[in-house]
Amino acid sequence: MPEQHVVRLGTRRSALATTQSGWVAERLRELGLQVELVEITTQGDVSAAPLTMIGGTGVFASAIREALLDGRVDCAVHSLKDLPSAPEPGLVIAAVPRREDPRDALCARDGLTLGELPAGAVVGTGSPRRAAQIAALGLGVELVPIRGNVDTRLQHVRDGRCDAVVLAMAGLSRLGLRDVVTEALDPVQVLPAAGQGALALECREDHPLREVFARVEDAETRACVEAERGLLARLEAGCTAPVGALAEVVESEDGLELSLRAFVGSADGSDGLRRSLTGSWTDPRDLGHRLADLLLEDGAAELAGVGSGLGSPGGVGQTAHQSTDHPA
Ligand SMILES: NCc1[nH]cc(CCC(=O)O)c1CC(=O)O
Repeated sequence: MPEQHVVRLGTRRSALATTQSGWVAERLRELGLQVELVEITTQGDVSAAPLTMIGGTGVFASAIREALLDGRVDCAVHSLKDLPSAPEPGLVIAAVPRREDPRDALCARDGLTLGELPAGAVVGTGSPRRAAQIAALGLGVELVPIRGNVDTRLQHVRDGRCDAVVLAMAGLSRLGLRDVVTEALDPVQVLPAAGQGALALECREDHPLREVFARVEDAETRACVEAERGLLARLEAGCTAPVGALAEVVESEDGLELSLRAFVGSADGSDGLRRSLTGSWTDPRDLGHRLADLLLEDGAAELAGVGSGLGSPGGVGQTAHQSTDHPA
């Protein structure tokens, strides 16, 4: 192993970020490294302005990437779904650890499930992807935009402003909050964001410990998120285009294969398109590209509307692709 110093692992300050980073730090300690967490404040953490005003969800990743590039930290943990899918020059995702539950979770008052919510019930979510898919179920619930970290969003249910909120199962699990979940949403109804539930361990490409970091890799998770992010990149999804994607390893006659499902919604949630495809898991990005092409052939770009960046080569003023969920 290269020279031993204390590995500085950069993390955002939120409860979710420090929990996720702490979990990866433990995995690295199991490999014999000494690890300390270094907190990094990002613009997204200090500003209450809508994310679209301060540069989109990428603002959370960019402060951390700066710290990696200028050597303040050795590695950093991101929620994969908040990480732009365009690679950052000089940096690599050294490892994608084993994924948590990728599904979305309904957290409703009185233990209610989605189907049990009365017509007119208020469901809070800041994610156009979640809103579009729930609207498509035709339940007659009212979707309202909310923002903030996990606890702030759960507070909306506790104080009665919302009958329910939708959050990622993975975040709640990691924070030990699984008991607030009243229903794990079936991906048949609500597909999660690309990369949801998975983490990325990023470092400089020339970091001497890169190969050690790589040992927390889970090959199956990497293949799945590559397919999901390949789809996102090909769709040229802009900040507001609702896209859901989930890849899973499935058994077939020819051995293990990847199954990829995707959803693209119109910006106003009035319409949506769902397709799926199965392919070899040796080329997951290609599977993502092929499913994106299928969606585009069937009108995904028209659905999302002009100006979303969908379908136009290079997108519209959008070079990096990221989930339409708001980082917590
Ligand atoms: N949107 C922000 C965000 N980024 C990652 C997670 C949860 C953990 C994960 O999906 O990996 C969350 C919270 C949420 O969507 O409820």
